[in-house]
Amino acid sequence: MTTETNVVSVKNLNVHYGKLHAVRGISFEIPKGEVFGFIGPNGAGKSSTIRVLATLQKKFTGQVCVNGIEVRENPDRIREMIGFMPDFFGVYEDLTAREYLHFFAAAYRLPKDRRHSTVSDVLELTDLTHKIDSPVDSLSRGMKQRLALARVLLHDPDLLLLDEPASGLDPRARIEVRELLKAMQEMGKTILISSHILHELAQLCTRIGIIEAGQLVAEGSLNEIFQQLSLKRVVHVQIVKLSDEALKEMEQIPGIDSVERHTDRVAIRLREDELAVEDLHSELVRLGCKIRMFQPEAMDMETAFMKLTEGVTA
Ligand SMILES: Nc1ncnc2c1ncn2[C@@H]1O[C@H](COP(=O)(O)OP(=O)(O)OP(=O)(O)O)[C@@H](O)[C@H]1O
Repeated sequence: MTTETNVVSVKNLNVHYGKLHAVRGISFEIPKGEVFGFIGPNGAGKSSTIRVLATLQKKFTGQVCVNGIEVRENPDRIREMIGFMPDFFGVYEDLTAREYLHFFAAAYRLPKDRRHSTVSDVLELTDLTHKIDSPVDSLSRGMKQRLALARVLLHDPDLLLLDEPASGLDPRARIEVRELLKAMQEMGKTILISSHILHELAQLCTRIGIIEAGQLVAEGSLNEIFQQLSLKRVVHVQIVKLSDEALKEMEQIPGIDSVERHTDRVAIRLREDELAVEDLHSELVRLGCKIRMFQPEAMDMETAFMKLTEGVTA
């Protein structure tokens, strides 16, 4: 992938807070138009990384570029290209939605004659047109979140940096935010979105990076991550009258990592890139095993995440 097609390029990023090494050599790239999900437990270093990209974290080492421009070299230019939504944000509760957006449109230096139509457009996109004259204070949490998303779209940035945009929302509001993010993706925006809840992002993201204690422990498309993780797939099998010889032969099958004998079953650990689950079944039949139960361990994304991160934080 060449640098020009990558909207985000992060190489060997390190962030220290005093003695705390919060981000430890993270590298990743986000090609144009992709939705990159940054997933990790609390304190893993997601916000710190996002704040570097948003030009707000001045102390860091490594190379961090947006559209080929180094964050450190030209933060003003970077700010024109990004829309940043922090995990905690104030919404100036005394203002109406209209006043709030006009305030930011002015801050982004949008020409006066374009502000009215731009504010109408972002309100329509976020389905808040009917709330234009409501005080921000009176909006539900989901609406406030949508208003914050409307705000980051005002200056039509290439890259959206969204830190936990769905946190604290009820399921319905989460779905609304997800739909909105899909619409933003269709508009061609490149999106970096963080969450500590994996399934929240799984349906939306084209790529995922799993961060644990300041390090990226897995990165790729959902399929790639599945493949990486399914290397550790365990299949539980009950075999009628399993002999020691059959057990030994089983251990020799290429692609089987280990076989653990339990009182009622064996747990076979597979390298799935070498031996598919269905082929394991055929191999066992070939060995003459009479199979009473054959149960591959479910590997949903949540399990995958838990296996990868094991709940470790910085
Ligand atoms: N300004 C700061 N000063 C000192 N320590 C900080 C600061 N900001 C973050 N940290 C610490 O750095 C580590 C990483 O924090 P960060 O906010 O980047 O993680 P996170 O993955 O975004 O977590 P969360 O989901 O809780 O926001 C944590 O241990 C946190 O306490």
